[in-house]
Amino acid sequence: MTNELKLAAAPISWGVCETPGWGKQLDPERVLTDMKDLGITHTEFGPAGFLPEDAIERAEFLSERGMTAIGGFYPAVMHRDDHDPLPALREELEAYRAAGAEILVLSLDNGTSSYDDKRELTDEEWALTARRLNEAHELAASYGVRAVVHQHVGTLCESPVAVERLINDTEIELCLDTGHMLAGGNDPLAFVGEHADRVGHVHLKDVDSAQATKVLNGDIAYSDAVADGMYRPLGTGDAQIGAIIRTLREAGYDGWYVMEQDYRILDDSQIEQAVRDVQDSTAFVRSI
Ligand SMILES: O=C1C[C@@H](O)[C@H](O)[C@@H](O)C1=O
Repeated sequence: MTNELKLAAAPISWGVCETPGWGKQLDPERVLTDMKDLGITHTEFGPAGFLPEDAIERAEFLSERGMTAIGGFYPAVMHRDDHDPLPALREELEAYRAAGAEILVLSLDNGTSSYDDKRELTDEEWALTARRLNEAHELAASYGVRAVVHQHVGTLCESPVAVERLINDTEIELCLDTGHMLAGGNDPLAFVGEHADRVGHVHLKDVDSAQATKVLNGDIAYSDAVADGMYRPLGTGDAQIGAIIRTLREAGYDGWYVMEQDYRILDDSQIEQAVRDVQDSTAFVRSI
């Protein structure tokens, strides 16, 4: 196991999030420069509006700054029979093709633009979602893109029940987000021990499990817990990042590891701390 780990970054560590009203959104110039300063040359796109919308312009914007896109996070409403997510997905995949991006990270959007609500899909909604996920998987493959599902707090794939259904009833791989797995009540290390073959992409995120338990129990809203620092620099929380990386590598996973410490920057004084945290996380991963 001497091959180098493929390390990338994502704008969420700089507070750039798809949720309206999340907090201060640092501009792409700052975010991409910081990534480059950390020796990172690959990034996820970040939410709509962060980079130029036009696919060609977006790809040029990145390459002029010495960066390459590996793909991005794409929330999609898949469970409603009055809404077909596939036409918009097709457009997104065209942009991926133009940018040479290889990974489409789907999340199961609940339609509320917030991660503070929790619910399971009904059996009927799940049957429709599972069918559409398999279609999305095939559609993406026809563009040369690997579609993966991101289990995520406050989406319709959060809990152990939802993750199990995804594994059993679909063909699609997962974006294993170590922090969201733990925060959603799953055991990320046990998961990779059992299902490393279903991991198609990895988001490395560490989490304070005491804070995460409060979110799970409904004692604090997810967005408030993130603002309170529920996500920690890699290696300083409870997600067992080192053991997870080692297990994945032993199982032959050779895809991307994207560093993500979800940040809500509510005050300018927090910006430099966010940047220091990414520096610490990068150093931690490189030490493994
Ligand atoms: O992969 C991700 C993308 C983010 O924008 C999202 O909010 C975050 O939680 C995440 O894990």
